[in-house]
Amino acid sequence: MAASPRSTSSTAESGPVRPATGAPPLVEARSVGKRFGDVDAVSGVDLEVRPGEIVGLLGANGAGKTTLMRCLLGIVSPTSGTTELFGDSPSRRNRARLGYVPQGMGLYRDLTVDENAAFSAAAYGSTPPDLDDDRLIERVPLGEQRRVAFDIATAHRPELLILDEPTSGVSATEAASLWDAVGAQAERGVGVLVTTHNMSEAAQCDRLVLMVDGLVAAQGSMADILGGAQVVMVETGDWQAAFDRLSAAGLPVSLAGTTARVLVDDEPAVRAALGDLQARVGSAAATLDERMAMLR
Ligand SMILES: Nc1ncnc2c1ncn2[C@@H]1O[C@H](COP(=O)(O)OP(=O)(O)OP(=O)(O)O)[C@@H](O)[C@H]1O
Repeated sequence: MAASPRSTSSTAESGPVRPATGAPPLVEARSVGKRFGDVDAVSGVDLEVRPGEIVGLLGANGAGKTTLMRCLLGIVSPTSGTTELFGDSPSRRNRARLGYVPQGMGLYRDLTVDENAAFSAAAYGSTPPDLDDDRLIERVPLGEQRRVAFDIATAHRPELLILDEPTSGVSATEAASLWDAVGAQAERGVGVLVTTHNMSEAAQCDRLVLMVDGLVAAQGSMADILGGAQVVMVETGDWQAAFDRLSAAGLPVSLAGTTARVLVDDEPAVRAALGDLQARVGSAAATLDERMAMLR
């Protein structure tokens, strides 16, 4: 899939300039916190999405992304802070101006594609999309289900889209096609908040927000998120011994093939842990997953 950043401007011929940075936010969180028992799922998060921008919400499993989305939607009440949808408290009325695709897609498995579309259109008081598909959802492959969920969520022409891992479990081709559709929505001026674990998808967002343990740990462009972070790479014929020695020294290490990648920007510490083991040691730019792990 292409990993090029999306265009953020366009000419008079090609439509409105996006993202519309001067426009008021479609959705906004101010110091939002959500606690479940003794778990702070979300802590003091500020976030906003404006018309025409694609904001990527990143973070490891359990970082608080879904909980934050549910707070923004008004599905759960924040324990602290405030949220606004279209400049007002989240309500049934202003939720009709957005499209939401939860991780589980929210489709009825025992209804057909067309029946799901009709059900959703009735809820929004809009015309059902012409999907012309009488297969039961449970018979539709996951990749197609995700596309159906997206098409249904956009059928009433929402101004804001909230997509929770829209490409989880789908093929690279299906994911690319879905991202084309997301891009087309943004070109029309729709604001998009989307979670992803995929680096090339993150690269297609206009702005990224990285959550770690309920907090916003970094935000901005991919370069801002990566922050120039470096890891140490270790190449050796005896990768098992290298792995054992690095682990024994308490260094966070993972294997990429037979190359060990140590998630610290500290070559001397790595050389010390390897001791007399013959190895080539050097630095490399951290990947997004490594950066997330380093921020934990
Ligand atoms: N209803 C709930 N009751 C109790 N704890 C919850 C509830 N919902 C979420 N949590 C906890 O809040 C934290 C954040 O979960 P959340 O699902 O928001 O993370 P996430 O970043 O969306 O993860 P994933 O990428 O796996 O979807 C986790 O520790 C989770 O166990």
